[in-house]
Amino acid sequence: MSSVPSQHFLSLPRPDIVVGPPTGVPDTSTTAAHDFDIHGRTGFMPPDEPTQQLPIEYAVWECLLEEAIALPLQRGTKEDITDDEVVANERWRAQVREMPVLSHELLVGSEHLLRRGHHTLAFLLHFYVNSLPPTTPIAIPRSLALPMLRVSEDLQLPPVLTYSDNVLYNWRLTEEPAQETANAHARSRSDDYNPFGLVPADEDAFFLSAADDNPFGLVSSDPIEPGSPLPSSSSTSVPRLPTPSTVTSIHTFSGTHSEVVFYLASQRTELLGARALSLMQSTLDELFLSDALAFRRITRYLSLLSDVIADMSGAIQGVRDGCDPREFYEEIRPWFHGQQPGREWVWELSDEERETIEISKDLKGPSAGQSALIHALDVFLGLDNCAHRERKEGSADEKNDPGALLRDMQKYMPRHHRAFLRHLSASPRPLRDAVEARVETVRLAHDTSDEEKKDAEELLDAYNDAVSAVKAMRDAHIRIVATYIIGPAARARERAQAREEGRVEGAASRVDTTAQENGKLRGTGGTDLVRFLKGVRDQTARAVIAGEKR
Ligand code: HEM
Repeated sequence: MSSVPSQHFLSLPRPDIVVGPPTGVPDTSTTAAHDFDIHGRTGFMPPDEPTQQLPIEYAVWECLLEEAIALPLQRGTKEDITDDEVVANERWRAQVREMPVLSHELLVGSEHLLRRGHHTLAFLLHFYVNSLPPTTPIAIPRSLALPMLRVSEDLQLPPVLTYSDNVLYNWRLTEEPAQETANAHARSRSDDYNPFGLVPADEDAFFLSAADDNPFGLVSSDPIEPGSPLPSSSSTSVPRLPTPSTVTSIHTFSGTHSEVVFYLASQRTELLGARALSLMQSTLDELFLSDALAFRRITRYLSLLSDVIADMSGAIQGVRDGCDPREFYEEIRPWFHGQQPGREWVWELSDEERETIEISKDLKGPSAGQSALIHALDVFLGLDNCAHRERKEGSADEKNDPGALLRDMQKYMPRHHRAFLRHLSASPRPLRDAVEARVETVRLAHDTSDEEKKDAEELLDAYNDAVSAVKAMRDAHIRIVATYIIGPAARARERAQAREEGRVEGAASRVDTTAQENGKLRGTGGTDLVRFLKGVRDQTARAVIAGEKR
């Protein structure tokens, strides 16, 4: 699809997209209240295929992107780059410099077109800066700089490649799975989708309202009734929703299957996460009641949530199924680098433009740390007070504080998702406090029945199990980082050293030092990655509520 219909909520004019809503107030500028651009079945991924082509007026952007992929353009840090490749890189960059400076005004008013504009320009930008020889100063030509800055301003996103560009809005549907598989999938999804399929049907206390298919009261563009099965391939009247088995990437930098699998791991995690959002909503609804029955339901939701988190962990580990670690480290990851310390990006603008456009100095590359889904889990479970917490009040070591680094990543999320996290953080009844309070109340009351004691124990266990599931997910993620970054980085260092000592023949060493600072490995999100990831994981582990409370 090239654009959304004019009456679609994303096409409606927005009153003030630059200023945005006040803190803690949902962005109601695109639709009715509670629009966080989250879908009941696809979570933070949109339910419709992202726009795959800009209007014809922007063909030059699309063509140059296709050309960079087809060449393929080579990274400037490639160890054995040939003279021909250097020339081809420069020729492509010359074409970018010679592009007309296009106004982005035809995209304004359409969220989908603006997203596609950001995606296309961000890919061009990263191809441009990361194909430059490593010692060349980085000057971004006005033909690329101006539209990128304008589109970013409208979307309230930084002018750099974000997780939304290469994961959330970088997919299309694959061919329909075989009929039988499609139907089987639809059946299992709709069963999965109703958390109440797992509790006695006649227990009306466990009734799941239609709202459970619509987390946080979102207005959705999905014409499918809540709870109905997904459409089969014979259905032409309703659009197909993306599922973990029917999405693939639109664009990659390297043209490798590994890169598709890398994005797919995140896309699948996001799609599975839609169920987590639904369970969160049901839990928050019950917290309003906070009676004995409500807590029994919450226990049930939390244990289902643990299963969903385990599924998400499986999806993250799915990266091992087809993404080659060497290819990832050497051929894919270098394209993600944003602005590196000591190598500032200079945006070529007129004096007037320079005065009116504010450009952040802090332009980090994309990271799944920008996934609103994992942040939402942290906030919901109250791990943000543990996992996102600053080390010390006024800590001077802010740079290494996992909490501050995670919060910093929220600047790179789509603004509706940021608003959602603010909304969730502002919940008047935080789950963790409620669980602690309930367990304490039951423990201290003189007339507590055995059943109430058992319920309280189960509630505490269910909460702690969900926290442990997040911790296990982070453990698995750290093992992935060891396979895909720490191991290949050590091997690259050994190779470089061997070359310097003349032990190995080969081209002059061009080891990618951009990913390191003071000998520490940096994530594309700019963190001292080992310290950061272990810090977040350990703080998650500390969130388990101690047993003696019982
Ligand atoms: C080859 C696969 C992956 C690698 C090498 C990798 C690497 C990293 C690195 C280095 C960081 C530190 C932040 C930074 O970029 O500076 C990070 C953070 C993070 N990544 Fe990944 N990642 C991978 C896959 C995934 C997937 C599939 C997900 C799920 C959506 C994910 C979720 C996260 C989250 C949530 C964080 C923030 C830290 C946390 O909350 O624990 N990663 N990742």
